[in-house]
Amino acid sequence: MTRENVLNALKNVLLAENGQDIVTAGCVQDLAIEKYYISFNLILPTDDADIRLKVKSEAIKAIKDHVSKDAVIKIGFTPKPTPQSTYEQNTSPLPGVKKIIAVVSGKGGVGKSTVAANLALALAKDGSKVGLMDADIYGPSVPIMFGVRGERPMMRDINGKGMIVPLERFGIKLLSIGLLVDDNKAVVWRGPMASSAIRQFITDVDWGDLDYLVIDMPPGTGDIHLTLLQTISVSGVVIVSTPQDVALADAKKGIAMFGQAQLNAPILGIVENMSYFIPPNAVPDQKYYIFGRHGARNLAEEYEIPFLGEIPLIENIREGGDIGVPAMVSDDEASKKAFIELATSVKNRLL
Ligand SMILES: Nc1ncnc2c1ncn2[C@@H]1O[C@H](COP(=O)(O)OP(=O)(O)OP(=O)(O)O)[C@@H](O)[C@H]1O
Repeated sequence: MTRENVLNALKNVLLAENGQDIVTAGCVQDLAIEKYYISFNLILPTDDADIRLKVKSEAIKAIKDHVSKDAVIKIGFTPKPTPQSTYEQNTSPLPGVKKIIAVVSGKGGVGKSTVAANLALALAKDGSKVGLMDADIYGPSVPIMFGVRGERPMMRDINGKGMIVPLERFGIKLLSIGLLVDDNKAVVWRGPMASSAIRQFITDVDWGDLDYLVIDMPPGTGDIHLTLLQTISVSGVVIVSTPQDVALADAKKGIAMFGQAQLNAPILGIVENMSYFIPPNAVPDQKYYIFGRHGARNLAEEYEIPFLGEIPLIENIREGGDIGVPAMVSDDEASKKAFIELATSVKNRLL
C-alpha cells in the first residue's frame, strides 16, 4: 500500500459540484499510511452531512476496490474553509497556464536551476508550450544559463495594466527575476519584501497560453516558498537532491514542508542530480557512483513519494550552463536522455 496507490484510488471519487475528483480538488489532507492503516482528512466545499457521508463511503469503497480490501480506513473531516483561507486563495492568477511545476531543493548548489532549465526544455520537445520562471531571488541563474544576461524584458499594456513580456530562447518563454533587478539588490531582500516582490513577479507576467510553466524556486524552505504556493495553484513540486547524506537530510525538510496538505501542492517526486559521473569520451554506460548509490531513490521509497530519475554528473552540463547553452540544446546525448526521461516521468505524474 503506497501513498500513490491510495491517491490514485481516491481519484475515482468525484465531487458533485464540479465533477472534479477529490484528490485534484485538494480535498484529501494529512494522508498517513502505516501497514494496513490508512487515515486522512477530507476538506469538502460543503458542510452538508449527506454529501460528507456519501463522499466518505465512496472513498472507503475506492480504497478497498483498488488498493486492498483489508485496509483499515479512518476518515475525518476538516471544516469548510472560509473565503480568506489558502484553499480559496489558491485559484491561479495565471489563467492561460495549464500546469505549474515548482522545482525546489532543500539546500543550495544541488543543481536545482540546471534541472529546472533542462526540464523546461525537455518538456517542450514534443511541441508543448513551455515557460521557465526563475524565481530564485537569492541567486538567479537563468540569465547566464540561457545567455540572456543584461537583456531587459519588454512591457505590454493589458487592460490598463503593465505586464512583463517573457523572453524567448530555444523554443521556450523565460523570465528571471535577475533580468528585472540588480543581482546585488535581490540578495538583500528578506522576509515580507522578498515575498511581495515574488508575488508581483508572478502576477505581473504575461505568459499567454502555456502547457507547462516550470518555476525555479529559491533553495531551502522558507516564507517565500509559502507565499509562492499560496499565490498560485502549483500542479506539482519536483524536489532535487544529490546522493549525499547532507543533501538528503535537507531534502527531507523539503518533503516535510511541501507535503503539508494545506499548501495544496502535491509532490510529484524526487530527482537525483549528479547521481553518477560519466567521464568525457567515456564508453556508453561507464558510470561512477562517486557520491554513493541510490541515496535519493531510497529516500523516495522511505517517504513513499515517486522517484523521478537520475541525472548524471557530466562536465558538459556545467560547461553548457556557464556559456548559455543548456545541456538539452547541446549535443551531449547522455544528459539529454536523462532530462527527457525526467520530463516524461513528470508529464505522466501530471496526467
Ligand atoms: N548534472 C550536473 N553535471 C555537472 N554539473 C552540474 C550538474 N548539475 C549542476 N551542475 C553545475 O553545478 C553548479 C550548481 O548548479 P545550479 O546553479 O543548477 O544549482 P542550484 O541548486 O540551482 O544552486 P543555487 O541554489 O545556489 O541556485 C553549476 O555550475 C552547474 O552547472
